[in-house]
Amino acid sequence: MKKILIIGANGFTGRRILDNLSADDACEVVGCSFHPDIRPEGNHTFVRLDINDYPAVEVLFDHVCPDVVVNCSALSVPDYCEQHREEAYATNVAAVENLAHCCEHQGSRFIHLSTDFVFDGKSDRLYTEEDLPAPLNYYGVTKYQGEQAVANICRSYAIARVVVVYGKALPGQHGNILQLVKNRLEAGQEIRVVSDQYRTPTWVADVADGVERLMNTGNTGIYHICGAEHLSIAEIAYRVADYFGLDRSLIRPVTTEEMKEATPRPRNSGLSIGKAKRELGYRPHTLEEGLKEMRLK
Ligand SMILES: NC(=O)C1=CN([C@@H]2O[C@H](COP(=O)(O)OP(=O)(O)OC[C@H]3O[C@@H](n4cnc5c(N)ncnc54)[C@H](OP(=O)(O)O)[C@@H]3O)[C@@H](O)[C@H]2O)C=CC1
Ligand SMILES: Cc1cn([C@H]2C[C@H](O)[C@@H](COP(=O)(O)OP(=O)(O)O[C@H]3O[C@@H](C)C(=O)[C@@H](O)[C@H]3O)O2)c(=O)[nH]c1=O
Repeated sequence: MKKILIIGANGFTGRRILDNLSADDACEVVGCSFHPDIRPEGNHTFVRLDINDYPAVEVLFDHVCPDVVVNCSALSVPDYCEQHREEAYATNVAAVENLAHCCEHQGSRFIHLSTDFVFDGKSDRLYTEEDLPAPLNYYGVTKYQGEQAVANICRSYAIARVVVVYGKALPGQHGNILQLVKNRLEAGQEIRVVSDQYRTPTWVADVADGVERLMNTGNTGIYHICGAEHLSIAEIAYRVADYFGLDRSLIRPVTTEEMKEATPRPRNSGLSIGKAKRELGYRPHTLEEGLKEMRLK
């Protein structure tokens, strides 16, 4: 029986990973998160924990003795990180460093989630794992520093960089831009979307699949786990409108300059999945396949 500890198990990706793995009889799954379990009826155990409380983290590791640790916890809102730098550093860097030490101490494999926001987005092609990060905002800085801590401390690790994760959120979880577009158009409201920020959006189920593949390989290093389609946010919004038969005239494409976002974001942070395809057999779904689950009420 493989013992798996999922940190950030109430989060959008963490819960999907937890649900998928706990359906597998070969896995014993423990989830932990800052707030109480958002869906306690699953086939898992749950521990409430602040990853900044190092003694409590140590007790948890000693109790669970995990074979694999999947870290999906983070302060993941770039605007918040920009304004709360100490807090962002504590959770996205220092606590990750501590988790990496705990994994080394226990002999656990560490799968850590990261982001396309480690890149500056100035490239005219998809980024590979060999490209050098140069984050534009403080969230990206902390995520890059977290990656470096994991790589420096752990012998058995994988860093999964994901991009604009979408799918159906549970009550209590944050949504995503695709869901926001759908909700706004269904309500007959306009939405402004950037036409010059390009991404490779990722269905949340593909993140879970990619993470499972990373758990089951001995490979160490960074892997880009995202969708294969490279689209602007405006193109994504039109695809959502067309898929759900909604009024595309409510979509207002604007430039990043016109959007006046509080936090700088990369223009083109699409990631290449060549390495994950070659080494893991990872094959993501298309955007339309991923959108299917958002039909469900
Ligand atoms: N969503 C996206 O589009 C993208 C996400 N990523 C990365 O993927 C990972 C997962 O993202 P996502 O699922 O969206 O994240 P969420 O924000 O949905 O979830 C993060 C979870 O972390 C938990 N958490 C935060 N602080 C603490 C703490 N101090 N102690 C314990 N738990 C804590 C929260 O717990 P609780 O809910 O219990 O408070 C929350 O459930 C992150 O590393 C993020 O940076 C990268 C690119 C895109
Ligand atoms: C809310 C909103 C966003 N956007 C754009 C901005 C951005 O390019 C994209 C997604 O915006 P969001 O604010 O949802 O998320 P944003 O903070 O840009 O997205 C990031 O989340 C963190 C966790 C990451 O690590 C990144 O990979 C990325 O997915 O959509 C619009 O065009 N219109 C809108 O109304």
